[in-house]
Amino acid sequence: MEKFVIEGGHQLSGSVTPGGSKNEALPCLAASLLTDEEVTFKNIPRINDVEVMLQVIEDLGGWYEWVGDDVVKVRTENVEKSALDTELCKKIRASILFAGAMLGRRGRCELPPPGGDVIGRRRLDSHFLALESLGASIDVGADAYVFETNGLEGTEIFLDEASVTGTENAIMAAVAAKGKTTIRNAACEPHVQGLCRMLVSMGARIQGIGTNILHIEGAKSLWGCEHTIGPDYLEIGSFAGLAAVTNSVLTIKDVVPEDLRMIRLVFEKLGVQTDLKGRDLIVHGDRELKVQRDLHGAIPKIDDAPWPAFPTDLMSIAITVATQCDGTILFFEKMFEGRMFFVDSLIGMGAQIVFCDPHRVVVVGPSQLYGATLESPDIRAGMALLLAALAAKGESTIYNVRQIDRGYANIDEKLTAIGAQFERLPVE
Ligand SMILES: CC(=O)N[C@H]1[C@@H](OP(=O)(O)OP(=O)(O)OC[C@H]2O[C@@H](n3ccc(=O)[nH]c3=O)[C@H](O)[C@@H]2O)O[C@H](CO)[C@@H](O)[C@@H]1O
Ligand SMILES: C=C(OP(=O)(O)O)C(=O)O
Repeated sequence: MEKFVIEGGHQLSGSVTPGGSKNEALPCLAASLLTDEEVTFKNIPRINDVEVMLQVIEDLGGWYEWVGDDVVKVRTENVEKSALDTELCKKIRASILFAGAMLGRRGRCELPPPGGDVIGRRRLDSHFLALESLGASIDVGADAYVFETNGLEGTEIFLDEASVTGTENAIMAAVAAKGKTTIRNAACEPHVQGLCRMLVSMGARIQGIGTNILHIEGAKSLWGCEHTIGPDYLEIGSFAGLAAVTNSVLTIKDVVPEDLRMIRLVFEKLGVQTDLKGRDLIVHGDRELKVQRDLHGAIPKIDDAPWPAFPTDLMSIAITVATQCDGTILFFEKMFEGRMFFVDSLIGMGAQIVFCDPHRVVVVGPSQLYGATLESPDIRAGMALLLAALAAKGESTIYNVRQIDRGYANIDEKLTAIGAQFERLPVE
């Protein structure tokens, strides 16, 4: 167990390069089960969730080797088992991603209920709907879900919601199915696109990548590939928020500008100006941060929704930024029931926030934040509290930093390089 002890109130400067996207790496690792050949992942973040996915693959009979700081090779030709390890699966939400790939590979998967962030109910209904449509039977037991099929068949799927991992499971099963599949109301986040690009480079035929209608022609066998994981736009959004709350100018290197359209628009609403110079994003946190009112002076609103809308995983960061902006703004978290509770910690640090209900808060800024003792409830709220602590006057301690580490590789080095004052210490 570790904690961060942070001395807040310092301006930061310099540049930071985001790591590869966790949410792209996880389904891509599962997809390596769809071929007998070697798959090499580049720019893959060496975080706990990735290590756990690799351990699950190893436990199933697969092989992996880290051949660089962010390069790993995976081979799964010897996978014979179809029951996944309970303890490993409980550690991460993404273990559910093995369902589609294992059905495609082995026709069977025994999957203990997945773990993951505690940010509200995490429904799996869309996964089940999609996999059943493709010809799987699913037995919901007390200790595990058992997915089985005598052969997956292409079909028409209309997802009941644009679930990210639900879509990814459906895609992985569909590329292994016989015939054509159409997935409508598909999620199309950059990480879903990344998975599709990897599968295409393995020989899969997928059309409509980046839209909410995917046409997939099942391929008999897929070959190995080298896949580079895209930069994590959630990490980029987090660093943009960090620049804003610490009045700093930061350059975020090697971004994918098209992935940042809505994120930049939302930051603009909060008065945070950003510029693109080629593939670098410059965040002008040193300029006046003033909430931009809607037409006729109306109080603006920031809400989340599936891509290309504002990502739910950046809501906690945006709320924290708003505490440092001049004006009033409503945040409406539509996707998770538990994500907003962390604002209690911000209120304790001096923020002026009205907690309307589990989905809505009103932030009135700017407020001077003061150092406090904090606990990281989930990856994104943990990062948001780290931002608040770096903005605050005085010292803060954040416990449960394991949660922050889940989503941000090498966070200590990256923050220290731009001047953040903090230490990682063991919890006695
Ligand atoms: C490993 C991974 O990739 N995890 C991400 C993935 O989780 P995950 O795939 O588990 O999340 P889902 O997309 O299934 O759903 C997230 C939440 O949004 C709700 N929902 C979803 C779609 C929709 O059209 N309407 C709606 O209300 C769901 O009911 C659920 O409460 O996507 C989430 C939503 O971007 C992110 O927070 C997670 O970081
Ligand atoms: C909620 C998240 O992750 P997971 O779905 O893996 O719990 C996240 O990345 O913010």
